[in-house]
Amino acid sequence: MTEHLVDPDVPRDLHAFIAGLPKAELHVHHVGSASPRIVSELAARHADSKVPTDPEALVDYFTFTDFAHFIDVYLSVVDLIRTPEDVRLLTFEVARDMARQQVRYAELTITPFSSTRRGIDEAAFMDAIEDARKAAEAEFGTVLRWCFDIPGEAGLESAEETARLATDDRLRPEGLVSFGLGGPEIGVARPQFKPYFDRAIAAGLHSVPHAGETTGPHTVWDALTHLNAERIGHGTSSARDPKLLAHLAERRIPLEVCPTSNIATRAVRTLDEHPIKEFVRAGVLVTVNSDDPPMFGTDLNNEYAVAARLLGLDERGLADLAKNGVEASFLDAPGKARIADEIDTYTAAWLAS
Ligand SMILES: O=C(O)c1cccc(C(=O)CC[C@H]2O[C@@H](n3cnc4c(=O)[nH]cnc43)[C@H](O)[C@@H]2O)c1
Ligand SMILES: [Zn+2]
Repeated sequence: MTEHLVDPDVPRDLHAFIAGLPKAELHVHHVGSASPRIVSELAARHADSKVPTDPEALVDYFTFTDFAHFIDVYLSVVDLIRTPEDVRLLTFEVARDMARQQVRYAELTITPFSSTRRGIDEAAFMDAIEDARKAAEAEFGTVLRWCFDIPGEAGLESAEETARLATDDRLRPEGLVSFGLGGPEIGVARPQFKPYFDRAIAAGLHSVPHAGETTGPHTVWDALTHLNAERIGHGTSSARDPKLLAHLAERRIPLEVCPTSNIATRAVRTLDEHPIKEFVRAGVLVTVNSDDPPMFGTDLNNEYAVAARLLGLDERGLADLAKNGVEASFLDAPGKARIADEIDTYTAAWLAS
């Protein structure tokens, strides 16, 4: 973790413990994971872009007034990804940044529609992400899997295209495990996407829509009822509905909580007002994730430190949180057991030292 991300309210040795803790990341966007180093390299390749090439200037560029502003900036970075080689570079370098944080497994949300509509050949796109996935696993040991998401605001044309890319046997990449829905929620009702989720689920994919990030608990209910959500992206507003919390807890439907993201997009006013504590108190399976880490000035280790402070966790509590991420993942049982064992071994050695 870089020095500027050290939370002064979390003891130094807990930061060190988090830095070495094996982790799974379940809610993190492909383009949103591009570090200033990667963005400046892509911006330099495509000089007509308005995105700054200077990593220092990117800090200001990545300061958002609200969710709509965030999406505008996000799409300007999407515009930098124009060739299969850009896709491969981004994917491989994102895996490198994950490996540095001891991320053993990540489900990376990719929006293939944004690339294919910008003219990248669909087969070349799939080859680029798969090539990067295999190279990253061989070089860093980090296992990547994909979630293809519909960019909600781009409408049903994007839903159709995403469902096609996710279910066509000639295109569908080996690493694809789930199907999502992202972008703004206001004015983008979840039920209209039911036919596309039905197709993805019939093709064996898991359902993981964003819901309750920028709208109320009814959106989470819609995601459960109409999209058969198995996990909820954010689900922040669930805290306002005790029946919903009880339902999530009883059905073991995990929330992919991304605390710093919720502050950066102004979905929640301050970290101290974040409802993560209410989720835990209600017995919901909480996972902690980074969403769009460099854009929100964070990384997964920092999100664990934030969670430690908000939930009052010690090393054992953090290890349990990391195991929640493994349990809620779409890894197979031996894969889950391997990372969970690694977490236990690491924690026992740390506590014995
Ligand atoms: O690519 C396009 O041309 C396009 C046109 C119209 C709308 C869109 C989008 O809505 C893209 C949104 C895109 O944003 C991603 N994302 C990243 N972080 C978050 C988040 O915290 N909450 C929701 N969405 C997020 C997501 O992957 C969407 O696909 C694109
Ligand atoms: Zn997200």
